[in-house]
Amino acid sequence: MAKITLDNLAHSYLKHPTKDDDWALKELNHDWVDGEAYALLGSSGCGKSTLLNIISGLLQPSQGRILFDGHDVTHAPTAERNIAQVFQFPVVYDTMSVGDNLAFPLKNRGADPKYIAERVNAIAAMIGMEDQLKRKARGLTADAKQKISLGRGMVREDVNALLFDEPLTVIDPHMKWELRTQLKQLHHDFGHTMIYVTHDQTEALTFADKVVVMYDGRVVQIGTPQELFERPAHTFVGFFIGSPGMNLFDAEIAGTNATVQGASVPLADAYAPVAGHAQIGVRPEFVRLRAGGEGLPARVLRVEDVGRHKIVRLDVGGTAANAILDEGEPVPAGADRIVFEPQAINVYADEWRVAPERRQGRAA
Ligand SMILES: Nc1ncnc2c1ncn2[C@@H]1O[C@H](COP(=O)(O)OP(=O)(O)OP(=O)(O)O)[C@@H](O)[C@H]1O
Repeated sequence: MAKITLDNLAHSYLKHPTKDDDWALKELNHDWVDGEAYALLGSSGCGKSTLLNIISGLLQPSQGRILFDGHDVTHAPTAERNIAQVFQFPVVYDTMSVGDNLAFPLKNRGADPKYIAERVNAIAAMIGMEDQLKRKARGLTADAKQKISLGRGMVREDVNALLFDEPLTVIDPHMKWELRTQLKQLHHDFGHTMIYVTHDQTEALTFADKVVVMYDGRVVQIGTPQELFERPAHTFVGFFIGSPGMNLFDAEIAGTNATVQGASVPLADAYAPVAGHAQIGVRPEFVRLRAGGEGLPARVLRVEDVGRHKIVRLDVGGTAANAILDEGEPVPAGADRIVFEPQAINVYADEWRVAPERRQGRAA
């Protein structure tokens, strides 16, 4: 396994990029720590595949370097990078048996037959195809073929990194959960450096130690699932992660107080004057409904029962917002105000989170 360093990396598909928008991948410096499992998360077109293809060597970056354990591989072809890749759609050899497909990367490197047999059996068990090792791949469903692709990607233990590009797209929903769990277990057992591209937050949050969130060609936050939930560094992270995402309200910030639509919202910490477009962000889980009294005037539009909790859709002075209530928690009769848990409020200036100037009553 290897540490992967991105050094001033950037990419444009244009020959002569002039403006910010011309860059599919904006300048990025980052170390992918040896042995960690990362998810690369973002909506379609944000640059995930561009970054993954640069790491794998399918694409030469317009700017910057890529290092594996400090060794510059920017211009090294894919074959020399010693990585395993699994793509969105299956890549299998139809005329070979399932077992030979799985064994292929090991045979190619002249591994010992006994080791190959052991490894193929272990991987086949993982993807639930132990009883199909002898059958030809031709005629198998796309789902089964993709499981073979995943298995073949994971069969070698000595790769620098394992790269997955939306590998579960064609997999049946209930098998998706199982394979994701298996991948996580595999990471736990072997400690591969893994990078897993997805636009699905559930996939990212259940698979990864660290999630790298991309937006418009830029990495906007790298953090644990908990950090992304509690302290979204950019409003996009707040919106994209969570279901529904974080509520945002235009605000004026002064010390430990935010003023939203003329109402006072207490903050847990003190903030320096905010330059630019100031907003507060609060996740629906930390919005409470009240009838009268303190709080921000709000109108309940509808209540959606989604199993273990309820989503209350709100209109807050023309801004759409949401609250999440536990299954058994009633919407108070005559609810016309919302209040927030001060600790759960984040402050943003021009979309980026602002760190408090001073923590109130706790260690900084
Ligand atoms: N070969 C190419 N030539 C020109 N532009 C490209 C090329 N490949 C991607 N792009 C553009 O670069 C940007 C980033 O695309 P990229 O495929 O990396 O995004 P993505 O996040 O992987 O999206 P998706 O999930 O849809 O694959 C997009 O604006 C896309 O249109």
